[in-house]
Amino acid sequence: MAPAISDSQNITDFVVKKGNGIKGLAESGLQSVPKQYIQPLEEQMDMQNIVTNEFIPVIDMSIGDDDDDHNVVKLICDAAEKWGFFQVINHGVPVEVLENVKVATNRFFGLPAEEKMVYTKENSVTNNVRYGTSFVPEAERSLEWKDYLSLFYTSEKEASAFWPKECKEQALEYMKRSELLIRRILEALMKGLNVTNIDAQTSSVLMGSKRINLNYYPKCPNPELTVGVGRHSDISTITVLLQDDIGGLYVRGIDGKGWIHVPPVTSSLVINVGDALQIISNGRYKSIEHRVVANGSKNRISVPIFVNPRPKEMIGPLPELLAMGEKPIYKQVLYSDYAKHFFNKAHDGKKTIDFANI
Ligand SMILES: COc1cc(/C=C/C(=O)SCCNC(=O)CCNC(=O)[C@H](O)C(C)(C)COP(=O)(O)OP(=O)(O)OC[C@H]2O[C@@H](n3cnc4c(N)ncnc43)[C@H](O)[C@@H]2OP(=O)(O)O)ccc1O
Ligand SMILES: O=C(O)CCC(=O)C(=O)O
Ligand SMILES: [Fe+2]
Repeated sequence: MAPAISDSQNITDFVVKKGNGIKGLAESGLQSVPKQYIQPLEEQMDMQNIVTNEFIPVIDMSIGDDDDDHNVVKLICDAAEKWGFFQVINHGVPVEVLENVKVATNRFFGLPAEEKMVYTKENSVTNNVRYGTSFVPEAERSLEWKDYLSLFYTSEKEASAFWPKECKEQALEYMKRSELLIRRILEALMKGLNVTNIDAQTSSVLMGSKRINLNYYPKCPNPELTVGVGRHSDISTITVLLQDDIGGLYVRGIDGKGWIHVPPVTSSLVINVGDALQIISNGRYKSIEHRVVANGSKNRISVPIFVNPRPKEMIGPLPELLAMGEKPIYKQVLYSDYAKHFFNKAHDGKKTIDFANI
């Protein structure tokens, strides 16, 4: 049932506490964005700042590693250094796996509020499964127009027992079928740093844990006033993002000023560098600020897989880079401390990485 939307406290209760999410509010016949969703002017997307003559690279993963002109390793490393973002096609993850996880995402968010409520931070039987809205509502000046389900992978057994049945199989299959691609991209990125021996320790730092998020952005009556996701960089090593065909993801341009759209490309996956890889590579690969705008006419979904260091791992510039004479620009930090720092504040662009500054 629709809340009395003139009452600010009622809206927060309805969306955040009662588990309706922003989806529930958007579907209640709302005519305008409530004031807690109105972003300060400087955070609203200024259409003048959209860059239309620069493009995030699209890399065809089916081309070889040997040909000098079409060397996939070089294309990946160049994109990670220059843009921090690229899309991949012919990546080996079957289209039906991607389609199934999109269907499962819609199925989960289509559940009644009471059924989603059991997965909120307050109610979930495990920290590894969390349904929520916005990013950190307690810490944010303005809320984001987004609901999410966040699933931290520890084991098949744990996922089987605790992940919601509406999406568990499809999310697991998407994770499993992306493993080769993830490995290939990380190996390429290490090759670009002249690190060719990826031992158990390096592997644990590069891909020792994974989190999959299902994001739901309902259509919004005044999209220009709010945001789907505010400016942030991911804290992963790399993120593999599946987006649907709506669009709305923008990436900071290389001059640090404008915003570049990441257009939906059929059957592609978006790959971006996260803070952990920027730190590990001693600043060579860039975790780039990005944001998602709200949409006035369509609902949108996206499904990122965050590939992370194992939480108990210390992260810092790779010893191999220091042995080659590089001066470290980041200190060693415990990755779970880094993640807690990120999750305890509102999105603030690229500021999270200051936590690892020397
Ligand atoms: C949701 O909207 C988002 C998300 C993102 C995400 C971008 C990424 O790059 S996610 C990759 C994250 N990396 C990991 O998950 C690494 C491994 N995980 C860990 O080390 C731990 O899971 C932990 C994150 C440190 C949590 O540790 P734990 O000891 O279990 O402690 P908790 O009490 O559960 O959490 C601590 C603190 O963080 C908040 N939090 C935890 N998980 C989430 C989550 N999935 N979403 C939001 N917030 C989370 C939690 O509320 C706690 O805060 P307190 O206030 O209670 O202290 C990008 C953009 C988005 O919009
Ligand atoms: O929805 C998207 O396209 C991106 C979402 C995002 O940046 C995130 O979940 O970290
Ligand atoms: Fe992100």
